[in-house]
Amino acid sequence: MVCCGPQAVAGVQEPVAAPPKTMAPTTANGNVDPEFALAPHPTIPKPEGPVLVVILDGFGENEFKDEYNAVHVAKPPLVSKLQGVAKRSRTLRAHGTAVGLPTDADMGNSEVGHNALGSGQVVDQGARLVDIALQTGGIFESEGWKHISEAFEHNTLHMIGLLSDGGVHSRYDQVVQTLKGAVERGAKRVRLHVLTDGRDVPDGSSIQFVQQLDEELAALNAKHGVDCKIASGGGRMFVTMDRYEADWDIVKRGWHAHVLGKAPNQFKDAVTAVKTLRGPEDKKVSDQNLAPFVIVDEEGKAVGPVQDNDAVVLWNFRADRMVSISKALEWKDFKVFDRERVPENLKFAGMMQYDGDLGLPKNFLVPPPEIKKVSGEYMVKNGLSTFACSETQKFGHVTFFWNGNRSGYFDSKLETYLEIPSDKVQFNEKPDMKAKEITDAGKEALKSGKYQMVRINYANPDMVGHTGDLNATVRAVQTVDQCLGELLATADEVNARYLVTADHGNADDMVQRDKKGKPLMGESGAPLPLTSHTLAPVPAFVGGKGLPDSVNFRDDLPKAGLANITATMFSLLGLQAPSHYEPSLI
Ligand SMILES: O=C(O)[C@@H](CO)OP(=O)(O)O
Ligand SMILES: [Mn+2]
Ligand SMILES: [Mn+2]
Repeated sequence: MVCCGPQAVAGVQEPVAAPPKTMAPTTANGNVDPEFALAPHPTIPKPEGPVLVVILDGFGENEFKDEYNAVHVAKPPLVSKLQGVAKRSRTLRAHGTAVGLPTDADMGNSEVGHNALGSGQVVDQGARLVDIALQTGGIFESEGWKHISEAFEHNTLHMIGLLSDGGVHSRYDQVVQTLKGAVERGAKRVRLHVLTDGRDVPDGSSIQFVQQLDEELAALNAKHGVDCKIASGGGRMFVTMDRYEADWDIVKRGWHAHVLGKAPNQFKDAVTAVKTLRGPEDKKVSDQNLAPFVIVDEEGKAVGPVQDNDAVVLWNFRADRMVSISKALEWKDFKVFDRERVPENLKFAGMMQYDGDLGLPKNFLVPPPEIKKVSGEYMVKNGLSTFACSETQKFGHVTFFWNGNRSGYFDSKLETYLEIPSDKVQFNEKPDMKAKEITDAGKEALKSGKYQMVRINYANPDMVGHTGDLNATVRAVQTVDQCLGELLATADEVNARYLVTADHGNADDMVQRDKKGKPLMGESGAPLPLTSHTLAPVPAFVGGKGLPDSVNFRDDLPKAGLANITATMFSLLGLQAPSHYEPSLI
């Protein structure tokens, strides 16, 4: 168990130990800053015990209640019981415009979900901000663009990112528009380094995305007389896109393939690379986990290592899985692994700035969402203490995303962030993950009497759901249900009030379906697994011994979404939420 203190904020800390960081201290004389002071709730009294907030990551309430819905199959006894409590159970919208995404066809995800849960506000998220910047042309006027365009005439522009139309971390059409924008503005030589998905889109779809991109590049080369090629790649969960420093080897493989032009697998073209690395039909490697590869020329030389004076753009808009690779590309004194060769005078930019506190990367093409006055800041400025805990895979979700993509503490004296290290396995092999350890930590925090709020994220329904393994996901749901039961029992011992919800669906549908919802079968007759999140709403429950019987969900907010949770949390604390927050559900 990694404990407490700012040093525990993995993935967001310089490798060199930094002094504790306090982003927004309470006023020196101990009075509450009037701008942040919260009035007592008019009807709900202050609680005697703590408020427990639990996020069941990837636990949706899906309309398809059949053998492919792992939540339905698991029949979780506690959640089923909570669902039966009149006026204290409801669902919330967790996808599309309800969480700041471009359209209601966009599934929810952890970044936008936790941003909404922690900030009480619906703001335009990265996907939408990039759409707008491309529509207006603002992206091509940005300082970040000016920076990279210095390499257009005489050097190479490298573009690295997730290649799919999943819309969680990136979108194919945005990549193509950015690439065309570069060529139309003078880029002569472009190298693309593609990370295959199969997690936000069906497994196996990467071949089509790579084929489509190759065709796009051939057309651009013919039309403009330029030299654009795919240069390297690999599966997103094995190459480059690590998060929260869960496994730096993932980033190192990416550095080797994209920057150094070195990988154990070399191919003449990317379609052959993906087809070959997926392996034979009976033991296919999923797109998410493909080995790293580089594309080589007739002489066997890598076609696109990053050289001195080149430009690099990371095209993902979402932050968590771009922070580590950004550190490797930007930090001069980076020491986590031996980079072997560091290109000099690199013009590096992110699609967005991924960490505002670290100013990382320094250059970016589109300003990130502005998520201001989040609940964490109100908590500390009203002298309220918080314990937040998850395992590595979701640790930044309940801290960094919750706090509006801020990597430090608001006030380290009032906040404890505890990270339980995740296993380094594919999570269907260990579907219990670290739920037990998280539960123990949560129970201890509840009993300690030190915290007004205890905030927990259980990773299982999401992380196991992403493997597409139905049986393992059923087990994941059962584990979390049992752990939640233990946590709520302890909550009752200390007279707590609880709020249980989720950030988006995932485990609630494990099969691809046709437009009418009919499960799709593959050529072998087996169901085609769904590895992505879903569009399902998520459950919300309030209760606990400390909650007066008279406090129930309102019935006048049928369309409420995740952002309504934040004000609800303040209501449970006996406080009136800030007026710019979405209204409280109770
Ligand atoms: O694993 C991830 O990066 C995403 C899916 O792309 O999942 P989540 O939003 O739940 O973190
Ligand atoms: Mn999630
Ligand atoms: Mn997920």
